[in-house]
Amino acid sequence: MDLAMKNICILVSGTGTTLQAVIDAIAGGKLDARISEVIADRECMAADRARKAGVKTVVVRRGRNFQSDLMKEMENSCADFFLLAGFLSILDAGIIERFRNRIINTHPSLLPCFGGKGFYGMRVHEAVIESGAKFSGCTVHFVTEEIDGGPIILQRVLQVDDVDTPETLENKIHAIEHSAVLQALNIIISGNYRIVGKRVIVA
Ligand SMILES: Nc1nc2c(c(=O)[nH]1)N[C@@H](CN(C=O)c1ccc(C(=O)N[C@@H](CCC(=O)O)C(=O)O)cc1)CN2
Ligand SMILES: NCC(=O)N[C@@H]1O[C@H](COP(=O)([O-])[O-])[C@@H](O)[C@H]1O
Repeated sequence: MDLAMKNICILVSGTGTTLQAVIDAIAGGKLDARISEVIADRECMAADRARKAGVKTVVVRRGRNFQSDLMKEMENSCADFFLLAGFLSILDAGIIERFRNRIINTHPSLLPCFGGKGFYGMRVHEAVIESGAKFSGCTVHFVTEEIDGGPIILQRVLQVDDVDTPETLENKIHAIEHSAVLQALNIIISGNYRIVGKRVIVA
């Protein structure tokens, strides 16, 4: 049994509230891990939050060599696991294969609904409201070549009220998503799970 503290590398693109929740959980003794590095695909508030917290922060800009540059930086992070926290770049098959079953993502809907290319951030909540769906939520899943199609670790569900707007729905989902991410991180850090096809069986 590996008792060494796990290193997590967090990949970001946006405001960084999920990253902040992980930083705060570690500081509060609620997550037995360390953030070895934050990698951003652009300058963003999340990168600023990481720097403020004293976490090594690297911006890997999108361009001709983005995927190879990102692969090298992920290797350099010496991370056991990777969390995509509002990360908006699609990872290519080379990265997925190199870090198979070590990358997780949080998505702000009940996958497989309202996921895939083009479904990110407020676009997800706009689609949910437009659809008339009565429930939404968040999903934490392993990352595979299929965008938002990887094995689901856990989901949280909430009711979509008639008065909800995409903005109010985003706020409601953010409120439950951060604890969902922390629960999922605790599961993968513990190692007490197995992946069977597209199912994650938690011991
Ligand atoms: N190989 C994978 N890469 C990524 C996955 C995945 O499951 N497999 N998850 C996404 C995260 N994500 C939803 O959870 C997601 C992020 C971004 C997009 C998207 O359409 N992006 C736009 C660009 C947006 C921008 O840069 O402003 C695009 O690629 O055209 C869809 C889903 C992370 N990577
Ligand atoms: N498809 C990817 C996607 O939409 N991810 C979503 O971006 C937000 C990031 O917020 P944050 O930057 O404040 O953590 C989160 O709600 C996350 O589910």
